[in-house]
Amino acid sequence: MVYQLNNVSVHYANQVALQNVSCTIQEGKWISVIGQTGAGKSTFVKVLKGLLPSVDGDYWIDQEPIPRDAKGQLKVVPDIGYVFQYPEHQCFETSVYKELAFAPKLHGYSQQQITKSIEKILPQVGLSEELLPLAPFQLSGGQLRRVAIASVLMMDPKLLILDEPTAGLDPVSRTALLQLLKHWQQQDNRTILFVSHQMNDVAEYSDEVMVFHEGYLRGHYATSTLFLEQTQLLAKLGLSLPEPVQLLKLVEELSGQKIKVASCREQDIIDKVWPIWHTRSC
Ligand SMILES: Nc1ncnc2c1ncn2[C@@H]1O[C@H](COP(=O)(O)OP(=O)(O)OP(=O)(O)O)[C@@H](O)[C@H]1O
Repeated sequence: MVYQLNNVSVHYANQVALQNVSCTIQEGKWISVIGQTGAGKSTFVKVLKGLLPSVDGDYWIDQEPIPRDAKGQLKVVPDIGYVFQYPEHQCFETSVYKELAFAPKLHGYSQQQITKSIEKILPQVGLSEELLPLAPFQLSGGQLRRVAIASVLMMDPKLLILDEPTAGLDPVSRTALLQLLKHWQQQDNRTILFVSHQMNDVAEYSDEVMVFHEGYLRGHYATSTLFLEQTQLLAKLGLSLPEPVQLLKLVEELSGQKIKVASCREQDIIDKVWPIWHTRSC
């Protein structure tokens, strides 16, 4: 599926949150959405899900305008999965099982279909069946976040929106969750829109990055192009470089040579930087 916005703007009372945003989201990609606090990232992803009824501009999915009600307000797009920034805002059932079964029941899935989906999804998000009878408040923050993601995956969305899904997780849980999500995205050519302030994660997992600033979309780049070639833009917008890229720049400066890397991913940078550092040629 292809999602297209043309000249989309959003106002909250007197505040302009999104200004004339035009973009195309192609399927099968991990696309990160970055920008400083208040840049318009959450507003942008809410527009895609159809959570903000009052939106100026055009929105098409596969070249079809998305439905509006009689007052011209956008409707929620059911095929898009949306995981909220705070899982406690999303999980309201009395057990993990009920949480996972909630949306499928609403859509008329049989008990057998629900059980089959739960058996498939739990390992995909790294959760054990032993958690099914527990109440959400009995879970750790990381487990609750996985339940929130699992409940959205139960409806098998082609596009999954994650608004800062790793906030508050320790580094090991964060890496585990991101790897699970990457695996899910790469199966079946799915799409992830990942709102994040964590530049290391953005550099490591994304295919593309959209950069927001003061409500404007300032660029939509291949990840390595952004972090290796658009460093002045990032500095101007007050956004930091991922740590591996900072290391690359430091070694380039000390050695006085330009180092060609395959991508901005950590391992690709280490592979090139380590031999130069090791031979003390910088
Ligand atoms: N419900 C609302 N009512 C009024 N103003 C809002 C509302 N939601 C967001 N805004 C304003 O719109 C602008 C964009 O907010 P948005 O939440 O999209 O930014 P963001 O880039 O996601 O920020 P953060 O990284 O802090 O989550 C901000 O100035 C914010 O204060």
